[in-house]
Amino acid sequence: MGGGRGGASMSFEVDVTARRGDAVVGATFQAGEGSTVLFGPSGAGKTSLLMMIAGLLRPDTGRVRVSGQVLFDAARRINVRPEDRRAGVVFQEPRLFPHLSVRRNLLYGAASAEGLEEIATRLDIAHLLDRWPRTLSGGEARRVAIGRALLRDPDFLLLDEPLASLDRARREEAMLMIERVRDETRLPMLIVTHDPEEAERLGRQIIRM
Ligand SMILES: Nc1ncnc2c1ncn2[C@@H]1O[C@H](COP(=O)(O)OP(=O)(O)OP(=O)(O)O)[C@@H](O)[C@H]1O
Repeated sequence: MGGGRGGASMSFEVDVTARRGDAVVGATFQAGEGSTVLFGPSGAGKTSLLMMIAGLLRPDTGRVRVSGQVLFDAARRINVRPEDRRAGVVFQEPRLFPHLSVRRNLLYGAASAEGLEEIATRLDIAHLLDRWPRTLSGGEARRVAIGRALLRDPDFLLLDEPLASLDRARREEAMLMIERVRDETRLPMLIVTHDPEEAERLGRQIIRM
């Protein structure tokens, strides 16, 4: 393998395993530019894999590189701390802080307030900035979580089932929004889903687990 940088056009280069209870989960794949969908049945280890890439779960073996940069390498004892990986992570549950307004949730961990208006407009949440998380719909809360991830000025995005538990109309809306984020930011994106239609539409490349 050699040096620290991979092919310039590789976004994710992943080869990891981790023990989870009685199971061993992991995956080996390389993804090119654009968005990549991780597709697989419940329990396949998709969430665990995202956590390993984000640095929130330590793999037992293997390597993780994103855009050519080594984030984890068991053999070389490299394990970049999660806060230094510059990942924008959106979990299945939006995990907003209940005691902070939407605006302060968005700015949590942000480098600066610059970009707030633009991102809020792009995600159609500008009218929600002074609301409390408990007053948001599922789709709105998810858009806020995505906005928060973007405001951290991430190098890449990890989205865990961003459309789960939305009704049909909201799903279409959220799908369009993700496509827009994908096309406008051009950040490497890894999107977990177990919905074939969603996988087909959002992923330039589909990794089956
Ligand atoms: N904290 C844990 N302790 C023990 N086992 C775990 C833990 N978390 C996950 N597992 C197990 O690891 C495996 C992978 O779980 P994971 O959540 O990564 O799968 P998934 O593909 O994201 O599933 P889903 O689509 O249902 O969210 C499952 O067998 C699960 O039971």
